[in-house]
Amino acid sequence: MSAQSIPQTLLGLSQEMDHVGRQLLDRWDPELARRFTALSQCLQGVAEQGGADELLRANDELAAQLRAWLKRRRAPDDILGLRQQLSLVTQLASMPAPVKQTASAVTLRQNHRLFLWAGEREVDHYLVEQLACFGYQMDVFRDALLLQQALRQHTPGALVVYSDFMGEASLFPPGMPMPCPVLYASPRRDFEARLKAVRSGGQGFLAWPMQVRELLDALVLPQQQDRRNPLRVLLIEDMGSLAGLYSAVLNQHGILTEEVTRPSRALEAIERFRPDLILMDMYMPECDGKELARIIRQQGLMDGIPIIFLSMEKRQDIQLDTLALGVDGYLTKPVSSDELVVTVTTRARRYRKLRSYISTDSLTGLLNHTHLFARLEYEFARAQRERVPLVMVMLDLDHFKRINDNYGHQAGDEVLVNLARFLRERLRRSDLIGRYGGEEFALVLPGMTVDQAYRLLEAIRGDFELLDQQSPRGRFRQTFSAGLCGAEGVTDVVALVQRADAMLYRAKELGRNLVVAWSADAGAYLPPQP
Ligand SMILES: Nc1nc2c(ncn2[C@@H]2O[C@H](COP(=O)(O)OP(=O)(O)OP(=O)(O)O)[C@@H](O)[C@H]2O)c(=O)[nH]1
Repeated sequence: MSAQSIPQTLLGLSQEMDHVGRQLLDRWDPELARRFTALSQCLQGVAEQGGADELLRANDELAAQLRAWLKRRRAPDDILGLRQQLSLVTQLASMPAPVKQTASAVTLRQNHRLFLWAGEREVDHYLVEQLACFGYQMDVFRDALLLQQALRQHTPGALVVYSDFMGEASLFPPGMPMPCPVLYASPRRDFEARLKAVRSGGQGFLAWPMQVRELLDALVLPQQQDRRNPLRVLLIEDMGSLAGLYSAVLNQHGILTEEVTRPSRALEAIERFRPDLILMDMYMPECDGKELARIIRQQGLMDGIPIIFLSMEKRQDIQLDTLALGVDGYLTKPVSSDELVVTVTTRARRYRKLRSYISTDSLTGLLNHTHLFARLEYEFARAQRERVPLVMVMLDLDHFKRINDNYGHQAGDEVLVNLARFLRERLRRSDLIGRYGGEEFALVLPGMTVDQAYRLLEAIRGDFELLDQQSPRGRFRQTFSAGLCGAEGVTDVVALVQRADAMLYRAKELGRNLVVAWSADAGAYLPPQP
């Protein structure tokens, strides 16, 4: 048997076992049990060739249970146990062992290099410069062979392809794998051009000439958002090995998981882990999935969080009954890796998006005042408990009123969006960034000392100052001032915010475009020396 056909054979055998096994669970019949045992022995042989150790162990256990029941010549008393073991075996046989995360996938996460196919078109230097301010390097290509070669040697964060969709020759030889997302940029905006872009595998469509803001927005594809802030899935499955298998598959696709094997632990895990989706076994010994789903919905825990059931149950009436409980979907075991990942990712992303409308500011996409404060309380308490540093920053645009007056309110809005994006690019995932109100922003930097935060804010301030802001009435530059305060020795968040705010006020008094830090030693503001 060729190495490639082993997974297919395992899959075929497991489907047959699943079919016979279900009949056995409905009606105990020694003849069927013998057929089932023969299939299981066959599976054992194939799994040995394929080196599928976990499957071998699970199948061995299943075969032992069956032999014992066949000896006793009566139906097994532990139907749930048999169901679970069968479910584990068929699941293991239909999911290839997950591959470890490769180094190249990790590199892609921080990838700020972009390739642009511009053909004969002029590319505005200004675009390249402004992208550099946001930390992106753009390589422009005009020769198709050079582009193909570069794509074989490097993995950019994205490839932007200029096209007018007028039947130009394909840039790439047929079948050439594309290592990164492709975005199209075109002077056309019509339906036909958009359709051609979609059919060519484009993940985004931009106007040509490109605007910095539009391009930056398009670069944050759902996959990239997931990499910045991975989706979180809570697995409630009483069979630890099965939960481990689903976890490994999801982790391989960059999804964070937490496993709970006892339903009674589920509520605490939801509160703590804040998942974007719950994947739950239908049959569990303590309480079944339907009961647990009811408890979660009744408690209003994370309202509307998607719950997906995993079960061997194929009967449509039972599935419909379950969906009527407000459960969002049903995956029938054994589930393939692709089905699991696609189902989980699409639903979790949609839930996250809806939730973000509630917790974020609509203009900048940053945390709104209420949610920033709630998260600050949590981070402050954690920092005190674990005795780790934390810094609070208040940040305000300088003379912003003049921008509105001179360039218009819309240009002012653009500045707010640019600053939000700038902060997001430069801060860590664990930092909180919020719009405190109007032109004032607040940052919470857990684990950072005042000195570190000061140096970081100084660097951001210096770079933001150099960024050209665009408006129909011309280009201009904008600065900000910031005040910061460390949590050490501070009793509560109100005092922390007040001190950071007082430092911001000092920065304004001292002439603006400045960062001023609270120093506990001096009992007053004192910017640490870089
Ligand atoms: N475009 C725009 N402007 C806003 C928004 N929220 C607040 N502002 C404006 O921000 C300006 C804040 O003005 P001031 O509080 O006088 O402060 P400033 O002009 O920034 O001066 P300093 O803070 O003292 O440097 C006001 O003109 C507000 O209208 C917004 O969402 N969009």
